[in-house]
Amino acid sequence: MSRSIILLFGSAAYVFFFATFLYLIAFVGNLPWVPLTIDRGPIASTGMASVVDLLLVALFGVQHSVMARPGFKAAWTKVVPKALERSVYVVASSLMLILLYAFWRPIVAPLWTVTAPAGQILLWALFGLGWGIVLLSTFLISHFELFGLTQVWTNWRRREIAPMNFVTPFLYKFVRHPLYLGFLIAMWSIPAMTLGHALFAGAMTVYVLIAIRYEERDLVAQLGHEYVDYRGRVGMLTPKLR
Ligand SMILES: C[S@@+](CC[C@H](N)C(=O)[O-])C[C@H]1O[C@@H](n2cnc3c(N)ncnc32)[C@H](O)[C@@H]1O
Repeated sequence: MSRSIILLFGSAAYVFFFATFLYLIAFVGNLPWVPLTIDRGPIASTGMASVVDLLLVALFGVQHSVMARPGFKAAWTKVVPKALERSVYVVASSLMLILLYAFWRPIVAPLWTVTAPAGQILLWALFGLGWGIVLLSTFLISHFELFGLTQVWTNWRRREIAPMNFVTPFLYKFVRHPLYLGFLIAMWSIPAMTLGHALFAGAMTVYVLIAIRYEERDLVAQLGHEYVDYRGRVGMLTPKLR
């Protein structure tokens, strides 16, 4: 495949991912600017909606985790160019999210509703903070590498693609998984929590805990003592008390 086509695909994949990510914020926040959200869309019976919704989260989780494993990547890069591996992953994850947006069935029974203005402001602030932490964490690790742009650009310049560096700047000094933490904060910080939203947040929380297990297993295999020491010093999702 020509280097220019790889670069074009990688750039398009990045834009596609970013649009899907922005939609995710509106979807989870039940914001008015998009047609389908976690609490707005075709209604099914609670039983049917729960099954469909859990299946959609499971599909996303399986795709996201399986395609991130070193064994899968090794086999996959015999089929797709190595420079495109991350971009294809990003496109596949975005497609899974679009599938979730399209087929999600809201369950609008309220679980809690915060009406006090101070409470609403606090929860929306946490919602924004959560997404801010997610985005900031991607930049702390290496935003453009995480979403495949560095790889297609390096390939276009005929340079060798290096594996991602292990780094622990700023938030990574307090918790090992700030990106996932930000995601969890955003999922749960909602003034009007419905049963459907709680199902989504609960299923995603379980997924994050499973994803961390696999991610850390790979990091230990890759980095050995360096990661084991880091894990001893720094908490997973909450800072360790000294
Ligand atoms: C979606 S990111 C999530 C990173 C981290 N789990 C978090 O929540 O902030 C997943 C990728 O980041 C990599 N990663 C995790 N911790 C890292 C670190 N401290 N430095 C560089 N890469 C890291 C993993 O190997 C994986 O490829």
